[in-house]
Order: sequence, then structure tokens, then C-alpha cells
Amino acid sequence: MMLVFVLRHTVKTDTMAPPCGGERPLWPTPTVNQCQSNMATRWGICSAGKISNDFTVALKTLPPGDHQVVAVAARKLENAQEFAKKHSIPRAYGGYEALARDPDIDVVYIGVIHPYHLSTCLLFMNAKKNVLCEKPLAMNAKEAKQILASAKENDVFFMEAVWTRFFPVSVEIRRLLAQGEIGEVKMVRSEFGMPLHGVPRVMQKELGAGTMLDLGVYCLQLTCMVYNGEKPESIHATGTFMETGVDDIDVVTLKYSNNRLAVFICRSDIELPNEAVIVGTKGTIRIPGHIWCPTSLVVNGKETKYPVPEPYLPINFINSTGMRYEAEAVRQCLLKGLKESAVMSHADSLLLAEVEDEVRRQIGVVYSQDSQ
Ligand SMILES: NC(=O)C1=CN([C@@H]2O[C@H](COP(=O)(O)OP(=O)(O)OC[C@H]3O[C@@H](n4cnc5c(N)ncnc54)[C@H](OP(=O)(O)O)[C@@H]3O)[C@@H](O)[C@H]2O)C=CC1
Ligand SMILES: O=C1OC[C@@H](O)[C@@H](O)[C@@H]1O
Repeated sequence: MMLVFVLRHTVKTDTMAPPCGGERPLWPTPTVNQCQSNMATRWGICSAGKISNDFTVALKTLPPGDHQVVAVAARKLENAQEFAKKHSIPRAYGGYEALARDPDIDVVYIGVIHPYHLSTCLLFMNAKKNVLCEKPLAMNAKEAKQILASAKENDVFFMEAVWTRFFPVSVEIRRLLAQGEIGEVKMVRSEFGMPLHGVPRVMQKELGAGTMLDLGVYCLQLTCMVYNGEKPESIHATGTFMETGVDDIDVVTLKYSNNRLAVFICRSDIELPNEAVIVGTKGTIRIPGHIWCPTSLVVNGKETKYPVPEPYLPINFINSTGMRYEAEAVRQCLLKGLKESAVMSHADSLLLAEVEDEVRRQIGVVYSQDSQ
């Protein structure tokens, strides 16, 4: 986090040179002060798309003294300006480079589609910016390794935005498992199905389409969380294809030591109950629905609900004010000078990417990025 002592909220007139990059600020830009200790974490938003909208709305459910959105960048300035106006963001940039040069940003949230995660992560981390990048981290493990290596080389904080891990439901699951509430876990069964065939980025290979990367990652992340980041001993995957040549339905079995198992189904053609069950030798934990953004947990038959806040503006995705939890986790990491989160670590992201690669290999899905 930058150490810049300037009077807070000094509103400057238009005569002020643009903060950087050349685009004239939309309106007088309050000078955002920053003091390492307990000032707001200053966010830059990369892309003016759907999830960026929801992430920005989620940030607004947190105390403004803790989180401020200082700038947004989109490929087209007009899209950034429209986004900035909608969300009252002081600075709007045409092109991501201007955001990378903005000295008043502590962390960038990357909300572009998967094929552009690698290039944008490298852009911002090479500019010494901390980064929170949407899932899936990348198109394959090779790209994921490049991103994680760049975070190390640039000595910046990096996290893959597997927002589910920061939900109160996930925190409670980890607590229950840590205290042995259900004994030794022997089985994790999960599913994620959603009718997405009308969504270009889910259908078109050049936009990063494919069910494993988009939906399967949620079943896989739950499995890996329950099994504490342990590598599976064997992976068996089968699936079907969309007419566009990417995976539509994936059925995956992961075998771990001591006859521990995980099975998941993900599909982009129909809605499934989207529940998960974690079975131990002494009990059962069940997520009764919305496994990617859970607000209810059933432990040995007893249900507890964990509602998310209502959005102040329209959102595109279910429960996406729940991204507040990952945003606050990032802030806490930055305040402690950490370069990664223990809850969604670099090793966690690499494991997800490696298993995603193996599932795709067995099913036969190949992206152009696999041969670059
Ligand atoms: N955590 C969650 O719950 C969710 C996560 N996601 C993830 O977020 C990412 C974005 O998804 P979503 O917001 O639905 O996507 P959008 O279709 O809204 O696209 C997001 C941005 O990506 C850029 N982009 C889109 N198409 C292209 C293209 N053809 N060439 C170059 N850039 C392009 C644009 O950036 P610009 O504005 O700069 O033009 C666009 O605004 C995905 O990786 C997805 O996995 C998505 C939904 C939910
Ligand atoms: O991460 C996501 O959440 C659930 C679906 O909306 C999916 O397309 C999206 O990428």
C-alpha cells in the first residue's frame, strides 16, 4: 500500500494535470490520501464488464473508510466513463495501461474474461500493483505458473478471486473440519449446472469457453479445500462437447489416499440443484444449494443460514455482494504486508489449474493457449 500523505478529499479543479495516462478526469478528482496504517484500501477496476459491476457493488457494502474505488479502466474510454458515472468512481481510463500507471491504486481487481487474465495480471504486477484476478486464474497451468512467478518477481500481493472460500459458509466448513466435527472425511460430492449456452464467453472457445474452467472450478475448489490442498492420487474424467468444441458436461472422480474420494458433475446446459455433501466417519456437512455462493449450511441435519447483503445497484450474478468477503480478506492481507492469502494461496491456485488441465486432457479439450 502506498505511503502518500496528502490532505484527504482535496478536490482539485479540471486544471489539474490528469493523474496519469492523459485522459482528463471525468470530474474534479478528490485527492485520495493514503497512510499505511488504517486508511482505505484503494481499488482500481480492470474492465467495465458484468462481474466488475458486481464486484464494485459488493465493495460498496463495506465501510467506505476501508475500501474506496479510485479508478476503472476499460478497453474503450466511453465504457470506463459510463461505468465510472454509474458507480461514482473519480477516474476513468481508456486502456488498462493508464490504470497500471496510476500511483494512487493499492490493488487492481481484474474482471476481464479468462483469455486475458494472463496479459492483464502481468501488466499490473509488472507495474508493481497488487492484484486480485477473477477465476479461473488462467487458461491452463502454464499460464498460471507465469502469473504466480510474476507475483514473486515483482514482490506484490496476488490472489485468484475464488470468492466462495471467503463466504461465512466456507469459514464454518473449515472450522468444523479442523475440530473434527464429522470425523475423517471420506467423500465429497458436488455438482454445478447452469443453463449458459446463450453466453458467448461460455460457448466460444476464443473467449475462454468450457464448463470445467467456468463452473467445474467451484466443485474442484470445494474438494481441494476439504482435502486441505492435497493432490489427488488419481483423476478420472469424462464429458461431452458443445458444438463449439469445448466441454459441456464433465463428470470427474478424484481419488485420494486411504480410500477418500471426491466426485463432481458440472454442466452448462441445464440447472442442477447445485448442492454438495461432505461425508465423514462421524457425520455429514451439506451445502443445500448455490455451492459457488452458499448462504446455507446443514451440519448433521441442522441448518444455519448466512445471508449476504442486499445490493444497492442491480447485479448480474446471484449473491455477488458476497464478493465483499474476498475484498476484505485482500485488505487484511495488504495491511499485514502479506503477498498471498493462506485461504486461497498460490499453491491452491496452481493445484486447481493442474487438475483443470488433466480433466481437459482426458476429455479432449485443447485451447490455443496450450500450444503457445
Ligand atoms: N466470481 C464470480 O461469481 C464470477 C466470475 N466471473 C469471471 O469473471 C470474468 C468475466 O466474466 P463476465 O464479467 O461475465 O464477462 P463479460 O462478458 O462481462 O466481459 C468482461 C470484460 O472482458 C473484456 N472482454 C470481453 N470480451 C472481450 C473480447 N472479445 N476481447 C477482449 N476483451 C474482452 C471486456 O473488458 P472491457 O470492459 O475493458 O472492454 C469486458 O467488459 C470471467 O473470467 C469469469 O470467469 C464471471 C461471472 C461471475
Ligand atoms: O463464476 C461464475 O459464477 C457462476 C456462473 O455465472 C459462471 O458463468 C460465472 O463465471
